[in-house]
Amino acid sequence: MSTHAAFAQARRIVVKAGSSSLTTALGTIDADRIDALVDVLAARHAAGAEVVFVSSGAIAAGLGPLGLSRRPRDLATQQAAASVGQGLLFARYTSSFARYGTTVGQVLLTADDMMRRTHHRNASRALAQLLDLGVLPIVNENDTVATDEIRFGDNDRLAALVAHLTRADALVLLSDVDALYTGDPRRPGARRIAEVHGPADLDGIELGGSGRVGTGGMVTKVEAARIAGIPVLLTNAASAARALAGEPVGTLFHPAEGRRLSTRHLWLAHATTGHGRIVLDQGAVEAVVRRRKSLLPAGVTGVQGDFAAGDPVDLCGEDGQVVARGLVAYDAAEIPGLMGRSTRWLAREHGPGYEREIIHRDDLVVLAASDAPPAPAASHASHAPVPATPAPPAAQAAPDPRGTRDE
Ligand SMILES: Nc1ncnc2c1ncn2[C@@H]1O[C@H](COP(=O)(O)OP(=O)(O)O)[C@@H](O)[C@H]1O
Ligand SMILES: N[C@@H](CCC(=O)OP(=O)(O)O)C(=O)O
Repeated sequence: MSTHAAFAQARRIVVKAGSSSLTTALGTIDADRIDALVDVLAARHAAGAEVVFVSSGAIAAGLGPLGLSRRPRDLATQQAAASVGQGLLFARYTSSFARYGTTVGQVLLTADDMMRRTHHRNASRALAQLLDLGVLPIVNENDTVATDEIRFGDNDRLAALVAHLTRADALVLLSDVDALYTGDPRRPGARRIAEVHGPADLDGIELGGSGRVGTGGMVTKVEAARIAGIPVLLTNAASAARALAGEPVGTLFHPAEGRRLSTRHLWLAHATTGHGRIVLDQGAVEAVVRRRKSLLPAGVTGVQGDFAAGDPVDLCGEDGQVVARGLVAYDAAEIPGLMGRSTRWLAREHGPGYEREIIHRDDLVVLAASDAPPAPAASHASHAPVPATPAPPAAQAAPDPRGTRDE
């Protein structure tokens, strides 16, 4: 059982601050609050801990300089604001940390960096090297090149994946609220929740709306705590020093017991959306969900959407219930020609390049009912309904080494 002491003892700690804690209502950098936060992070770094700082605020800090009064809705203006704001933000961090002689390094990540094996290794290596060199990495999403289709959007889940990527011992999420409450604390009657042990502790809690410049509100913070697999503390920036000293502030999320998924599988389950759907017959649902096998062409009965090889896609039964998500090995247009065929037949007819899975088990994650997107209203009307497969307790990846086939 973790306690607040975990945050005082962590040798490697990820601290994330939201836009609202770093910028003013005018869309400019809040230099005083940044300095106060840097005081805390630099002290922990000077005490010998490895600190990774995930900083939001690029878009919010670009609003004022661009004469914008509120966060833009369109992607192009968000990208422009982030481009202006990120530069100003990092310049401010560099000079603020320089007061303590702490060298900082900027790391801008895309969702792709978490997914693609080579990018992932690359990001992991860069962060490890920065930490080895005594640098304090400051991470944000690369908002200037992120697109709506493939982006985190909020930095809470990004922070959880960075904690995974760096094998951190603890994660602190700093927001403009001092804790998770039973409902939005801007409304009367909301009570602080001191500890969350599991999903049951969140029953009946309203996780709604974000603040003026933040995104995701409490939903993404709770999601981040679920992804991280280490003790997570949610509090406000003003309580950062007390949080890192192990004092009982904020809300402490205990990690779930059991095996942690790999970063890629966590990313697949929690940070992607399917670019399309592949419909499985009942045998294939069983093979993928229960026996953790690769998805072979023989078990596919339908395909929806326009995706390319390498994209994340949702796998559903013939009732439309999404049961898993995976990185598909074929373009959507190729799949109708493969459906229902054995890989042996395909290899004989089309060549050895076709003797492969639609989705390899290493690239598959089984989704719990709470992770799965709802079925579209008129989905698969031409197919006879089959009984829904009971959802497993949580997102789970295939446990066995690469190679086993289900044919
Ligand atoms: N149950 C809740 N407990 C605490 N805060 C909540 C809750 N529901 C909604 N909120 C709102 O979530 C906001 C924080 O989310 P967000 O603006 O995304 O923060 P950040 O920019 O720090 O990531 C708070 O300002 C608060 O009003
Ligand atoms: N990467 C974005 C973060 C978006 C955002 O608002 O995140 P958060 O304030 O953490 O909810 C930025 O720097 O503006």
